[in-house]
Amino acid sequence: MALPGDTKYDCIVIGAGIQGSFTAYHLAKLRKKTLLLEQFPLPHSRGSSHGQTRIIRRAYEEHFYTHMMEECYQLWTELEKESGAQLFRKTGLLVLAKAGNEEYEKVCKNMLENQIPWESLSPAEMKLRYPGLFLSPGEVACCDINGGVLFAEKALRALQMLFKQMGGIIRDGEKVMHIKPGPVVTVTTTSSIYQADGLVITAGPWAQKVLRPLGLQLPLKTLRINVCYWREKIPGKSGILQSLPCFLGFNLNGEEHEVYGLPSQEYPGLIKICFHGGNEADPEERDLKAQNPNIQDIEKLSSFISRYIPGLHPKPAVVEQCMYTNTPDTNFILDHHPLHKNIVIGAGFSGHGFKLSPVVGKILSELCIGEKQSYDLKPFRISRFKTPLKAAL
Ligand SMILES: Cc1cc2nc3c(=O)[nH]c(=O)nc-3n(C[C@H](O)[C@H](O)[C@H](O)COP(=O)(O)OP(=O)(O)OC[C@H]3O[C@@H](n4cnc5c(N)ncnc54)[C@H](O)[C@@H]3O)c2cc1C
Ligand SMILES: O=C(O)[C@@H]1CCCCN1
Repeated sequence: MALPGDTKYDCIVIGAGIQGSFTAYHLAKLRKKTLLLEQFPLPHSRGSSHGQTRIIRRAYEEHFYTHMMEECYQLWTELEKESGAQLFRKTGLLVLAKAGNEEYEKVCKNMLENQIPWESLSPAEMKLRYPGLFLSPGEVACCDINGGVLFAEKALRALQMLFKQMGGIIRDGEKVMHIKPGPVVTVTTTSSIYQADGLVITAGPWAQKVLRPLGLQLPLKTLRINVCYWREKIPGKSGILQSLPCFLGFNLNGEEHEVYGLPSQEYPGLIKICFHGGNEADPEERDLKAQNPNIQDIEKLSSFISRYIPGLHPKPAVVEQCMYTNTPDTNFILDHHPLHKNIVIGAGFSGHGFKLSPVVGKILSELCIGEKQSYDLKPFRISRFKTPLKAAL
């Protein structure tokens, strides 16, 4: 095992998911000598950033996310140019809801106030554009015109490639076992010891496990998400495969949780439609059957599909898994460790962090090197929770 002092970095980033990879990329751009550590050999599918697709949208209830998305779109385009890879496909993002739904109203108001290109769609327009999708009377739809799909796996690969080209070092298959805080932080992995002036922890669903020994108990819940893909009953019959864009449904079919979908991409002929929620699970044990599942997500999806998209077979053809790490208010955590200012935390991305990762990475890199913040971080501070520090401290 290498001894401390052998390798000293400006910054170390723990976790090569999308948030850690974007942070490392920004740090390398700022000419910081940066090490990105990942416990699994890359690429892997055990965290939250794997799979081919994610939704990108400005349609948010909160102004601050819509505002952050302006720069995110620019940075995604920049990444496409630098890597030469197509990472975005514009499809529009349909928002569907029961009329009068509070979230829906807020999303529309936000798009209107921020002059985001969007349109409200009448039942007749919906029928014409999206045959195969059946809304009931009293249900409404609007479209965030520039919403669409991000090619997730390709984005991760592009970032890690560019990071290495800029001189960044990635050590995968190395799990961080111990962190010793101090003016210079010492990080011990399963095979080496490293030191740095600053540390960024972006450990996804493992955040609690990494932060607990540092005396920090954040109110995070890790959920196992079933990622479901659905087949048409009669191939080509419903028209849904050709026409369905990304969509987000609030409060449809009596559901308080959202249902969302993306056009066919990963598997020819299959459409991804999922439930924005799941049962609590430890990331190490996510493949074990949930003991007492309190959300019957797949049953709820089957019922949604039978009612709204009856051209699809109501049993999923493929089911995969992914993890959410939720905060109580579903806003991210982007902050310094309360006691160790050179340790920075990015966590709790609550199932909506991918599209925002270009700006999340920028914010975390600024926090790490003590640069002036580009964004107001009030919604993301640890101090919004009551008892983040363990009594032992
Ligand atoms: C099913 C699903 C659908 C989603 N849909 C969308 C969407 O449409 N749009 C959107 O914007 N977002 C979406 N999200 C959310 C988005 O994908 C996540 O917010 C984002 O991927 C979180 O990235 P991360 O880097 O924080 O976590 P991860 O990708 O989990 O990365 C954390 C990394 O840290 C590593 N690590 C942990 N502990 C250690 C250790 N001790 N040593 C070394 N390495 C360690 C892990 O192995 C992992 O690779 C979705 C998420 C899921 C699961
Ligand atoms: O971040 C998003 O846009 C989606 C919304 C639906 C649930 C999964 N994440």
